[in-house]
Amino acid sequence: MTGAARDDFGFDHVPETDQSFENALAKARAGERLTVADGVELMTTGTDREGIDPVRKELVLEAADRRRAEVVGDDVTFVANLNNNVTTACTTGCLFCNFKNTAHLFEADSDVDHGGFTKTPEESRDIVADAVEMGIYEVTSVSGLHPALVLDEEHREILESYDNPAAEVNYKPPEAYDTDPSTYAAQLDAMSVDGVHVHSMTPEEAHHAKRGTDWSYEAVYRRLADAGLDSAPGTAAEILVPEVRDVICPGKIGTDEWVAGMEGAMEAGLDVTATIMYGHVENEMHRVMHLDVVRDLQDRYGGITEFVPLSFVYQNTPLYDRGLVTGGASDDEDELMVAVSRLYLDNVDHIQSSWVKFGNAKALKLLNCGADDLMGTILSEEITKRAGGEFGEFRSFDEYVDMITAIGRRPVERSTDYRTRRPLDPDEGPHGPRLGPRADGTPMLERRRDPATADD
Ligand SMILES: C[S@@+](CC[C@H](N)C(=O)[O-])C[C@H]1O[C@@H](n2cnc3c(N)ncnc32)[C@H](O)[C@@H]1O
Ligand SMILES: Nc1c(NC[C@H](O)[C@H](O)[C@H](O)CO)[nH]c(=O)[nH]c1=O
Ligand SMILES: N[C@@H](Cc1ccc(O)cc1)C(=O)O
Ligand code: SF4
Repeated sequence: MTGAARDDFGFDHVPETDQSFENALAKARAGERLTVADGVELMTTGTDREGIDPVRKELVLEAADRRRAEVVGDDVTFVANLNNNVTTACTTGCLFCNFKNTAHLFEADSDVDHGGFTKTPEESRDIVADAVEMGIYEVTSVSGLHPALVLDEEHREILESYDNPAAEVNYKPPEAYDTDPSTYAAQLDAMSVDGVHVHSMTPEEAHHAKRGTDWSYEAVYRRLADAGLDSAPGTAAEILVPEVRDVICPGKIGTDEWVAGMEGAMEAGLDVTATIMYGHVENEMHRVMHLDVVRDLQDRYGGITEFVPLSFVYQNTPLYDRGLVTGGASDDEDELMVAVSRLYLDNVDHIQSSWVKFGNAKALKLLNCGADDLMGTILSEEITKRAGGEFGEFRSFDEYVDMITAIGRRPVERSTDYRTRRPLDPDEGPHGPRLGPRADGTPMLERRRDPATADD
């Protein structure tokens, strides 16, 4: 069970079905497409029993592990990447999030120490350039919805033409703030150092980048791609069921808008990822309804490269402070979430196990429950850390090779889109990235940029 007193929320959707666990398991084993009822039976290990049945759970995990082996084999992939988030200033106020700081604290006339940050494009460029020198080839960038952040100067002009931009379109000019984040286009351009793959602009951020205009998501993502964007993270998904969003993120875009944003990104030719953030107030029916939205989207567009189950980190969040939850997902729930994702999403090849969210031991265990990807080196982490997560901000290639070989699988360095893959030989260390523009196999931390030769 999660820490939430779930029935306190009076949800319309509850984990009840007219399917049996045995039938659902038989369908999963046979590779048949699952219904929502099947998924709920597997996720709950049977709605006919209270709690998780340990024997049934093992049967679900085994079916998912077998499916993983059939679909992608025994390789475990990971990427050499950097997280560079531009700003923590946000006006949305999601109750599960402690990444953001209230945007008005960043105003030039505020003297409250908010503990957050806003980077200029020049600062972003320097941070990415240092990491490229260390061998990375992907930068992941997700940010708060800063009122001065706009798509580009044309977007700024439109927002400034409103009578009361702050109230009507959540816009305030950069002069109002202590640091000017400039535009999304300028940030993406700055982060595109040496052709590094820029993974950024969630549907929530794309919505912010089109506020006050009648531009389509496709048009916005095309402009972002022209500025340097290569693929988009499908975070902001949380739980794609309105009654759950009403509780945990009433200020956020709705389910339909998230889907429209993802469609726009794929129409613009970009790959996307999809996520679920679970283990808070939602129940197993909501989780499977979410999987159904993702599977349907993938049937229609086919551009989702991976699905990422993000286990809710509860410690420092408003949901926990206010007593709406008393904890996060249990180990059983994490395992079943990954396994049912693998079995339900028969059209998504890769399921990611996040060491940031789970720590090493559980992240490895989840590679035997249906997951096949172990995320990236990231070098810096703000979202989970600020929420109270304690699993660090970096994994080296040597740690990756040791961990993956320890569970009898083959470590493979991959590109963001999984199209380029390089297996690593455990006997030939030390290990470092080779796919990056400046990568030559040297371990990442040994290659910090020497400022004296930075412009070579
Ligand atoms: C922090 S937001 C940044 C990007 C943008 N503001 C947005 O909402 O899409 C990115 C994602 O981090 C995840 N996240 C935030 N707080 C979390 C928490 N406490 N535990 C787990 N995931 C969290 C959510 O899935 C959220 O959509
Ligand atoms: N799962 C988490 C990720 N995943 C993203 C990957 O690291 C990477 O960007 C990938 O190549 C996309 O395909 N990133 C985080 O910062 N935190 C996570 O929990
Ligand atoms: N950075 C997000 C997670 C994330 C980013 C990009 C992805 O493609 C997937 C997940 C977090 O830590 O929660
Ligand atoms: S999840 Fe994103 S939109 Fe919501 S408060 Fe956090 S940073 Fe802002």
